[in-house]
Amino acid sequence: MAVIEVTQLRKSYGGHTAVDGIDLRVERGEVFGLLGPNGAGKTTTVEILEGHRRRDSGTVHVLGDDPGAAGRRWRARLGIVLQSTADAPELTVRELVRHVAGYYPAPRDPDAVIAQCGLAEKAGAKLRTLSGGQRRRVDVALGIVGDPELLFLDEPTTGFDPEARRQFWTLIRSLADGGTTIILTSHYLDEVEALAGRLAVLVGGRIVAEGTPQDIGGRSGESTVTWRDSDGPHRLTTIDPTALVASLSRRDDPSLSELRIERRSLEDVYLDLIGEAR
Ligand SMILES: Nc1ncnc2c1ncn2[C@@H]1O[C@H](COP(=O)(O)OP(=O)(O)OP(=O)(O)O)[C@@H](O)[C@H]1O
Repeated sequence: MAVIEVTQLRKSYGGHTAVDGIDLRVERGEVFGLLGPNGAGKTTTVEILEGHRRRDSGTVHVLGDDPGAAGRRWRARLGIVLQSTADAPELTVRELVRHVAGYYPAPRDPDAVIAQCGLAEKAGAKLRTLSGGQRRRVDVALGIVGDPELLFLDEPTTGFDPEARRQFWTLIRSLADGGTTIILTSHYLDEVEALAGRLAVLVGGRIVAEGTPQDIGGRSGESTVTWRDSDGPHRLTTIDPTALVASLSRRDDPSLSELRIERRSLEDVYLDLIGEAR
């Protein structure tokens, strides 16, 4: 059975439709990316899945239960890393992680989690003395200490330095390899590309594209070919760059220069998608 099954999910605030008929299915151990511009409906969707917001209509099953009606035992199977921290400035990292571990029936070892999140050296430090990126790592530690079956990560690496991001990616991959299902909301396209097996792009409360990063990023396998000749600079997007380059070279034009082929990134395709859908 799928970990998440959603059909025709809808939610409006007053007259404004935030989620407009979404279908989703996520299997155990998947890292599923949710992308979309500000206001697309990502948080609303995720909060409905977490049981923190009520839906207007549609069916939602998360770990076999309806989040709108599920209880504490169900909740203990989820891990949530929110965009902002609940602050406890005078506690140390270790105290807070141990405290939160106490809420779960079968938590992971707090010290191991602290180490996995790259915080071993800061375990005895008070939260108020941490940098922004270190606090964010604490958020991640709190999200995984309960050994969740399903982990929601909302912009998890905001404020991380590049090394911390790479460490975090390794951690996420190892959690997914261990069978944890992960819903990743991120504005960093490279992060989604690196981690997510599948992703959905949400615009205006609707899914406008869904598939693997390769399906979406390499959709149609388009490349952009740029070059310069006596008429000036040129730029063409094509599914067959080799044929274009061959035809350019057949012209035998001595002014031809700066010929370049760029494969379109997930980010290029994403920007087109959200532009088209608006
Ligand atoms: N509690 C609320 N009351 C009224 N409108 C809301 C509420 N929460 C969200 N909205 C509106 O619903 C739409 C979707 O918001 P949501 O927070 O789900 O977007 P998002 O994709 O998570 O955006 P972001 O990337 O900025 O976090 C927005 O237009 C937002 O203004």
